[in-house]
Amino acid sequence: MTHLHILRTWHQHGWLRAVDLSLAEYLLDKLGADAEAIAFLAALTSHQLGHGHPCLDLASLASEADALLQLPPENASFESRHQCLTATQALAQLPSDWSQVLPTSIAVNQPNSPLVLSDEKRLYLRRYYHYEQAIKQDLNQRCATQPELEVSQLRKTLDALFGNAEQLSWQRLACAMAVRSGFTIITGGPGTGKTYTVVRLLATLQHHRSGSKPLRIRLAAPTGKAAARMTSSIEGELGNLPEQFQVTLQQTMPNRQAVTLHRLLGSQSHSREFKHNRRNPLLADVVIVDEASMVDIEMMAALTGALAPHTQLILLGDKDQLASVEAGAVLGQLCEQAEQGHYAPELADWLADSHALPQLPEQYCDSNGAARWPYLQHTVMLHESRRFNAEQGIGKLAHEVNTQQTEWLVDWLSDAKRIAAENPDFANIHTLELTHASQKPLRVLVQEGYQPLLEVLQRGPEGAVEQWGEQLLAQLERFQLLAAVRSGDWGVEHLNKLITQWLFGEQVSADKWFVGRPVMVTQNDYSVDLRNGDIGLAVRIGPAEPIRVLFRGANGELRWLLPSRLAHIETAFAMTIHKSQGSEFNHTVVVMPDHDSPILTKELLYTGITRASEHCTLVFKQRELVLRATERRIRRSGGLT
Ligand SMILES: Nc1ncnc2c1ncn2[C@@H]1O[C@H](COP(=O)(O)OP(=O)(O)OP(=O)(O)O)[C@@H](O)[C@H]1O
Repeated sequence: MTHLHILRTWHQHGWLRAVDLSLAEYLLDKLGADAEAIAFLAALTSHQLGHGHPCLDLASLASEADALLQLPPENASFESRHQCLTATQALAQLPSDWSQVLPTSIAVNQPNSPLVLSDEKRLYLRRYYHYEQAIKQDLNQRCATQPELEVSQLRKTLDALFGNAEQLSWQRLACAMAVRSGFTIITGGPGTGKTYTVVRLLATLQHHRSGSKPLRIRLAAPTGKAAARMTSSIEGELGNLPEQFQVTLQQTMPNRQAVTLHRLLGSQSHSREFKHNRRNPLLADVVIVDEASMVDIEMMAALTGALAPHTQLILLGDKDQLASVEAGAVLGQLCEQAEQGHYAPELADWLADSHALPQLPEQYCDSNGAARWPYLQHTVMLHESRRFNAEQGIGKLAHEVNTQQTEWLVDWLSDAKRIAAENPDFANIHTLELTHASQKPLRVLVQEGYQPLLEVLQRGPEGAVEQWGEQLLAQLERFQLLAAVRSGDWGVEHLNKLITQWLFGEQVSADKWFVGRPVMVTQNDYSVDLRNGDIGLAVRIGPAEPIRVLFRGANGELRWLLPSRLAHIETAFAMTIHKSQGSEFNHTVVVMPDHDSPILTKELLYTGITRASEHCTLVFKQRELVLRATERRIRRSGGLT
């Protein structure tokens, strides 16, 4: 069987995208039949892009091809498994020296060749190699730049904002670090005080600017929803600042509205190019990006490329969450080892000497830090959650999953009710062990969860449409099912069908329009100014009115769109955990599938659990799968560090 045949069979069975196969066909056509190994590896590199990896990791390909490539995929049918070779079997049919032919091919590492081999370890499609190189260059330049700030009185400001410096405060350290260079990452789990820190950082930057003009600070996030959350969290936190700094920020930053990255950079319809780029950089002294774990490599390259050399970039996010669905876990790669600090001794001394902090404990210092972990010298991880206690409820569950400690989980999964009854600290985390997704306990949970939303819907606007719209959107954030997978009995598609029937009866179809249908936008649609991931609700303002879909606009306003204007949407009673990133729900129900798969990882579970602000329910058929997911980590391919 030729490798082209293998690729075609994979494509026929939905294991490989058309674009991956086309690349192989194109290369074979250009290079001739002897280039089959190259064409095959190019198709795999393209396939990896579809799985979020900007490159093909050749060492892992040789040692664990099936897991790396997810071939067979998680939802492969019995028939397709019978017809298709696995990745390992396909690879075994390549000549044994396949890794040696790469550097000699004219398709690799030549001017404008489609493929780039880096360090003999990673194979890229050229465009993605360039994104990575551009990000590295831009960040390195920014790391070496000192912001124009007058920092002689810094200690006084930090004392006023964070209290005195006798104890180690990571938040204070983050603020001190951000005045030192043009690039800073502040990472931490939910409620660790990223917004708290950033508001104090804004005050510090404006207070210590060297000129008399206010700094031009822009706030952005990858999705409309995340931007709206950033705006409201910053507004909320502003009120907790000492008055003098509140006044500073009110005067110097009258517009504190966060926008989407697309809007910040100026997206243009029908083009990958943004209005702001190297030739036309953004007019900003500081750019702060929230939920940066969701920023993919292409967008990050566009962002860093659109910043003027003096513009300071600050990324906020939770490195332990899932990365973007698009290729490139940029934040995760830049600061994967941030727990340990790895600070160079000179940096630790600077922090102590600048009177910002007491000496850092030994465990966070690393004499090789500057050479081995350059971006960690610009990174601070906030360790302590102020919202969740790591020993209680959601905080405990998230912590145990994130640190892959299964001992407590085994106990909790087998008897969550007893644990909650014995200790009220665990009363907000629940388990539902079912043999079928359609079972009554899940139905009851869903009906109770959606009851308040349905009541507001049925009541109607009663003459106050805007107020009603606000209530509906608030209710939509109260309860949400998150599924780990799309297909199968426990996947998003089936759950949406079930929930539609449970709430609205057998005659209502989940993919048609009906009042009460929550929908998610699945692709950016500039014609209606909606972004991938935006969530809306189908409503009727009055009996004679048509159905409209209620969304929150990019500036926080309510929008009532006719369904005919929405091209890419799907029902969202249940959504994938991937799609839920950047959102938070009072009660989050995480649904595990009934079979194991490489996509079930601790990052997936952690992201699902940390979407919950008050209650989290874990629904599963087999405890064993929850434990296996906790033990599995996402592999991040890429050469950023
Ligand atoms: N040092 C602190 N002292 C007192 N309160 C704090 C401190 N740090 C954070 N908080 C409070 O803890 C809560 C959570 O903080 P914050 O919203 O900044 O966290 P976050 O990391 O931005 O959360 P999320 O991941 O949800 O965006 C807020 O109410 C904030 O005011």
